[in-house]
Amino acid sequence: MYDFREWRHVFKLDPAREIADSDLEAICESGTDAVIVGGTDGVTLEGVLDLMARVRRFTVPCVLEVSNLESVTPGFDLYFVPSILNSKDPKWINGLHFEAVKEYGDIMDWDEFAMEAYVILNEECKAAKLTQAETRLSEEDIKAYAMMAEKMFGMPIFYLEYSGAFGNPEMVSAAKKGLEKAVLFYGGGIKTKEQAAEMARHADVIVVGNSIYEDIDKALETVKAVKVEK
Ligand SMILES: CC(C)=CCC/C(C)=C/CC/C(C)=C/CC/C(C)=C/CC/C(C)=C/CC/C(C)=C/CC/C(C)=C/COP(=O)(O)OP(=O)(O)O
Ligand SMILES: O=P(O)(O)OC[C@@H](O)CO
Ligand SMILES: [Mg+2]
Repeated sequence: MYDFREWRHVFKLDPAREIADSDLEAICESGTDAVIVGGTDGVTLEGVLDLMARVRRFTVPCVLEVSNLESVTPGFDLYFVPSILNSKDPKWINGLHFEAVKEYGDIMDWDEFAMEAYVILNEECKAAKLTQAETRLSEEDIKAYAMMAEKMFGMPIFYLEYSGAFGNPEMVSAAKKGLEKAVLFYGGGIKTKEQAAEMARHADVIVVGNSIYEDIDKALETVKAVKVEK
């Protein structure tokens, strides 16, 4: 099985957005540790299957970050499932998950499955609005969420999400202070190799998404900024 504990850099492709074959090939062969397929809205089974089939032509690990039940399909190497810890609606913390396990629980390969303790901090992003996230949090709050995720809930991934905006490195550092074994993912607004290097000083794994669709050459530079040539 692929071990996300060894990862430093991942790209996130949005099933609701178009990407040319040439760009997709560059992303998959960039040296990134994995390609995550995920998004907030407009995520359909058709879109997920299209991306999965195209990414599967390359050797890079391919992960589905589940955003709705309708677009879940076999065929991915790993399945990451967000639980939005700072959501005001239990549906996004464990409600949808309960329904999903009732439907899929007996057929899931739990070895391919990892929960992501999400804390969303950009109040302007779609995911914060969709999940009614409480984004006014202190560094102490973030550290407590991280400790709770790992120590109380045993979650293997803690994901600090600024989706669409470059976040506060101090918040990333605060999350890291609350973790011992869980892997800290940071995603949000990384568009340059300098921003990638900065967040990689605090997070275990950095996630680059939107800049793929805005300036792919700069997005590709973020890989070398954190991945030491082997
Ligand atoms: C045989 C078979 C089908 C195998 C698979 C079995 C399997 C793994 C089933 C799933 C079981 C399960 C427990 C599913 C969970 C159910 C579920 C729907 C949970 C809800 C997940 C959740 C909280 C989603 C809401 C938040 C969200 C959408 C987060 C996505 C990450 C994110 C913030 C993306 C950013 O979006 P983006 O599109 O980049 O933003 P812009 O478009 O604005 O740029
Ligand atoms: O799209 P960006 O802002 O790069 O964020 C990446 C990822 O955290 C989105 O879920
Ligand atoms: Mg999207």
